[in-house]
Amino acid sequence: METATDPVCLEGVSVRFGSREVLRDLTLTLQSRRVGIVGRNGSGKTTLARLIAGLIAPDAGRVTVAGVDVCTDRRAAIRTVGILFQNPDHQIIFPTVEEELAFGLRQLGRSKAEAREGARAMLARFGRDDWAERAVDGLSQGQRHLVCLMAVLAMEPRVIVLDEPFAGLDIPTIRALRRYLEALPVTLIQVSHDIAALGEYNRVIWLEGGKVAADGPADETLARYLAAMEEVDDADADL
Ligand SMILES: Nc1ncnc2c1ncn2[C@@H]1O[C@H](COP(=O)(O)OP(=O)(O)OP(=O)(O)O)[C@@H](O)[C@H]1O
Repeated sequence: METATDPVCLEGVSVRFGSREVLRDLTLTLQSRRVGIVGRNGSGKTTLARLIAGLIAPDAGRVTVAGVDVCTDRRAAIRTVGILFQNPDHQIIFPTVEEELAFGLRQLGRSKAEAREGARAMLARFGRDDWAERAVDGLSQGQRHLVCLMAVLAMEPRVIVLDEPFAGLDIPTIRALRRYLEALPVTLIQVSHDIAALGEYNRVIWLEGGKVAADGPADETLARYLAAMEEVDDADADL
């Protein structure tokens, strides 16, 4: 039996970019430990991920995570929800690994010494004590992903949003990162084009044109999504 987790609630949420409505009047409560989001290119998945993390504001409606309005209460939001982007270089700001990990902890109000200690403890947890002084630039793509994951985990969020976190990584690296993530006692919301990766999830949502096209157990939603994609003409690709 699945245990309930901190709810992510969207109430009548719309997002527009210019005149284009990218998410349209979405009302959703996500309360499963593992939620997948699928959909075609441009269907609004990344916009939804960024919205849940409080990185963009809705034009209408409200987004709360564990009761925190993630858009208006940024201080509470950063301790409640973390996000991992597809490209770690869009996330990493600091030249060394320790500085990157300590930054989030400083944002949470920890002293310099506490943040440094927290960063070192996280590195130790992943067996990467020797990375503290290393230049982020000198790490591989997979290693930079791990730095981002450690930076997010150091802040102990209750919900983690993953936006295509494994694209471009080799199979053992994906397996290792996935193993770390699966073991975490947090809610994971994962945007992915990798259908196989979402097969074990508790719930999968299919977004189409900024609205929910299907929502339910992974096998049901994914079967409907795959069947629909078989019908789509190549000329209809969103390029
Ligand atoms: N900052 C922005 N300014 C203008 N338009 C945007 C912006 N961000 C996204 N869009 C548009 O919103 C739509 C949805 O984009 P989004 O990135 O959420 O889709 P997606 O489902 O994640 O796509 P993909 O699978 O290709 O990553 C697209 O048409 C995109 O061009």
